[in-house]
Amino acid sequence: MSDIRDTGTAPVAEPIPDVLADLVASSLADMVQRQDQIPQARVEELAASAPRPIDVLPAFQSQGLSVIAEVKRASPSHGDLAAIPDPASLARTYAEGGATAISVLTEHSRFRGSLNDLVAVRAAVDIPVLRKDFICDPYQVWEARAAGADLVLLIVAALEQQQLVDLQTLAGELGMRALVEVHTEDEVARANDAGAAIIGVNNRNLKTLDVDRDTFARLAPLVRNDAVKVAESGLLSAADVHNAHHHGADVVLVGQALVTGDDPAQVLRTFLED
Ligand SMILES: O=P(O)(O)OC[C@@H](O)[C@@H](O)c1c[nH]c2ccccc12
Repeated sequence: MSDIRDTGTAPVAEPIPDVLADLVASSLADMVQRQDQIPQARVEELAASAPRPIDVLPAFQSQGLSVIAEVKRASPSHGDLAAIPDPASLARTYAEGGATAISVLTEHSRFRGSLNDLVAVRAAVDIPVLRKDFICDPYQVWEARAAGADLVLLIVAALEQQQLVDLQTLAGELGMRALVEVHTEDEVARANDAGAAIIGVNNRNLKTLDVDRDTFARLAPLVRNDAVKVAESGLLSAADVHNAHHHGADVVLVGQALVTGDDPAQVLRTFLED
């Protein structure tokens, strides 16, 4: 008996799937559809009449840990997390539990969010609201402001350096702040160079979706001194949150642990206890 297998054809290398690239593409495709309905001039009018932006920076810079609590129905890594039929009511619960700001995922294809969720949350609470999406076009920054956002997420891995700088400048011109997200040393350097005031270290690699909870502790010392440091993703317990704080996080961004818990306000309180 021979155990020689058929090696007649060399294995074809599978392209490494890049989830981030897919998410950016689908976010942009959705944007183009909305742009058809609401042209640039109209979104600018809507932005001008939106609720005035709230500056999140003073609260993030104050003593102690701040939490950004996320409205998240689903994710590419975990599928469905929670139905969240009433994002406004969840946002009120977060605010009562002591959240400093609320993140609303507005991406539809994998996160099941929408700009309507953001509008509803903005109307329900008086704390800052973050538009969490795959933003790479100025139009998305305008629509964030038109929907009432105070902050936008800018993911360094999804942007050229000039785009990052330009989108951050536009957010500032519209009275918003940018949460500039990084996952590698090079990306920290780019966020620092862009002069980002709020830098989030994502423990999750958005290209592969792998989580490494040590990423924040490893990269935090490289973040410019005057920036607010945000630890993002994979923080499931109070111990995880306290550990991030111990390693220098001024802010933690938490989704899954809150939306899947029975009592999000209570979970938040345990995160905020010393
Ligand atoms: O649900 P978690 O593991 O607590 O993670 C929240 C948040 O960090 C995560 O949703 C996130 C961080 N950066 C992103 C960029 C895009 C989409 C989602 C994210």
